[in-house]
Amino acid sequence: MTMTVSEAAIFNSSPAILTDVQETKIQVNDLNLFYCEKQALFNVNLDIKEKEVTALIGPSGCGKSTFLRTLNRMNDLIDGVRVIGNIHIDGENVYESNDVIKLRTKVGMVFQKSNLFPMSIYDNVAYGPRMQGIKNKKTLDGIVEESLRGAAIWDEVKDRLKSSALGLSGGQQQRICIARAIAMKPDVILMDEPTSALDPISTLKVEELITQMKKDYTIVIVTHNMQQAARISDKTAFFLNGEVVEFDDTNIIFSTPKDQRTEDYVTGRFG
Ligand SMILES: Nc1ncnc2c1ncn2[C@@H]1O[C@H](COP(=O)(O)OP(=O)(O)OP(=O)(O)O)[C@@H](O)[C@H]1O
Repeated sequence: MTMTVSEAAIFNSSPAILTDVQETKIQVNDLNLFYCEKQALFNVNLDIKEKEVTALIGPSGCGKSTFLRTLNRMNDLIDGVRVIGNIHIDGENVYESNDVIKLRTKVGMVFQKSNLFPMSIYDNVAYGPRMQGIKNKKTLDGIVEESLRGAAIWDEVKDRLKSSALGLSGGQQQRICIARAIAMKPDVILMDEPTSALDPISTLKVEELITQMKKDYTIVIVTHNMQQAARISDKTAFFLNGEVVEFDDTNIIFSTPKDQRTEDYVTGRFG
């Protein structure tokens, strides 16, 4: 098909067309999760596309973090959790695998608050690769630099790699956490409210970073910030009481949602 320049511009400016060509990275089918007797997720079905940003929104306690944690089996660490249903990543059933370490290498995670270790910037980023058995200094130097560049913080810290990571600002620490996730060479990065503790300028930097990162990674992010979801995500899932009420292109969720409850939430009528 030959397109004129203006047709190409229209094509390129339409995320709805572009996103439909992305491959499915994570397929979630009829997922239910119980904390002992209490059911927290109800029949969740989602198709998360490769190299897109998928935002999970919804009021407090609706199950966003619980759902996020099912994707790399972080809920396994909580007593009494029972998961029914299927999650396939690259076609592999996450809950049938015996190798949870491999899963968590492939599916990295960044938390709400920086959880850096009280050690140098370098050692924080090199920690995971060292745990994987990489000892060669040159190799580690390369991974640390590449990861810090990938997290858009290399220029800010390259002259102080041996200083404590805890001496950095909150926004910088959060980008070091992202570098630490990148150092494990994941395919997918899960982010649980990564900017909720940050000031507006640091938030913007992390948002810009997420937008850049989606060329290399599939990103799933929980956020309470509607503008953030609208700014950075391709797809949005609206959760309510443990169910996905609506899942669609972000521009549809925020402009012409199909469900009244979604509209009420995104326009600030509740939550
Ligand atoms: N470890 C746990 N044990 C028991 N119940 C839990 C546990 N973690 C979460 N829950 C419950 O599961 C439900 C979903 O919680 P979850 O933290 O996933 O919601 P959320 O949408 O991420 O909330 P928030 O936006 O406030 O972080 C809530 O009712 C919560 O109380």
